[in-house]
Amino acid sequence: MIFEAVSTIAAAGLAGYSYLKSKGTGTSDSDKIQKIFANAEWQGKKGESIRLQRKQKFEGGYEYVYQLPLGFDRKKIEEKKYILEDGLNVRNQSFEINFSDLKDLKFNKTIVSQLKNLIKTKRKKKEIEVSFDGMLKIKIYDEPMPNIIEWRESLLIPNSWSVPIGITRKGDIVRHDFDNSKHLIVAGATGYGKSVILKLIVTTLIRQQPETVTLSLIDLKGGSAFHRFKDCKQRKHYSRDPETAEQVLKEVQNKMNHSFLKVVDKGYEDVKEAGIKERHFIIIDEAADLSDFPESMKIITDIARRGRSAGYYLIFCTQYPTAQVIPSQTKRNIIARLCYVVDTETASRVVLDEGGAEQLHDLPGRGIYKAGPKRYTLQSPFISNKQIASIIAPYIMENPKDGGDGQKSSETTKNRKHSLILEEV
Ligand SMILES: Nc1ncnc2c1ncn2[C@@H]1O[C@H](COP(=O)(O)OP(=O)(O)OP(=O)(O)O)[C@@H](O)[C@H]1O
Repeated sequence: MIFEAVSTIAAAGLAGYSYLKSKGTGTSDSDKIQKIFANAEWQGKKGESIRLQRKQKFEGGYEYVYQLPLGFDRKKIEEKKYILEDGLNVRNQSFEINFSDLKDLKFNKTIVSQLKNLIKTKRKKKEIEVSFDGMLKIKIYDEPMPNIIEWRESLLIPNSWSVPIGITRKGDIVRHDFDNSKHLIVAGATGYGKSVILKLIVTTLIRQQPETVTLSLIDLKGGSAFHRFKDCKQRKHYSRDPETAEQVLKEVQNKMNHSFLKVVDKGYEDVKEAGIKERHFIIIDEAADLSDFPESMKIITDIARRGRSAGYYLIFCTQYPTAQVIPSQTKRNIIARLCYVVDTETASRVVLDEGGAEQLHDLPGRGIYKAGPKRYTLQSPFISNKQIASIIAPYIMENPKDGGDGQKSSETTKNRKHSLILEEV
């Protein structure tokens, strides 16, 4: 049985609604776009409006391409994209409910709230992406991306160095394969999922390669991201402040030099070709805290440059994507980038070499992954601390080396200027 539930409740926010209502809602998305532009007074200097050049279907939605009036300030749209999105979601809503949706309903006194929940789930919100390349391009997607994707065991590929970092709108799993694109930059504004993805990566590596992975964890956010891994047998170094981080980096560089010579002197291109199974990951959460430590930054650049052959892979994470924090030499050697929501197009460009991350949906875990010509908008899986604890439990040592601290306990924090020091309880 299929029946149609019709609701006149606008799914949009009030902002978009008010930009539509003065002229009535249009019937098609292109009508709506024109009306929203007119009502928001997004026009040229003499009141000229945008002109639709073409509308084209792509898998998952439609793209509208407009010619902008001369002298049009595109910042107006970039800063207020929500008006467009809200306006496009003002509509009489129509959606299908079928048998499989109804079979779980319980016919008791909660039936009304169950139905309300069902309708809420079924009501789809259109998502849009806006870009400019001389023309204004508005992509309207048929289906919203899920707000949360729970981590699950089936995302893993045992014995590989490939880590799941997101799911695309089409449902494809995007993986970062460290044996192909060795290093990774992770960036994004505060609270958009950087630490969660780092924890997911570390957990995945321990799970998939428990005997061959070595971890040097530099957690300059005071330990909130990595402290749970400090007693794992795979953990080699653990540092929570820039001074000990520098020591750690020096030790890692020494070891890397040995490994590098072993591989290169024997004529191999990298550890994979040399048949060496071990890989060493240097993971830095909040690399901005090292930007005033030139020696550390030099070593990071060296790891980014030579580590690929030696099996020393760098994950460089920051919430301050500026040219000072991500030096161009480091960036040049790290092709793969994962960028969550950032504040400005400039920040997006520093990370991805293009805008776009400032336009992402305002959701934790929503990001853009770019590795050479590959580029995906994705939602990263969410792994809970409880899931992490149960996965790493078999690898926790009762008497960890260096008491599990991995650093001198009296290290000062005087040079840490970007981060709060927080201990997670
Ligand atoms: N992939 C995700 N899916 C859904 N929710 C997420 C995801 N990642 C993070 N979150 C939510 O966002 C919160 C903040 O995430 P996280 O601590 O990773 O942010 P962050 O970018 O590291 O922030 P900061 O730079 O301030 O430390 C998490 O506690 C969680 O509730």
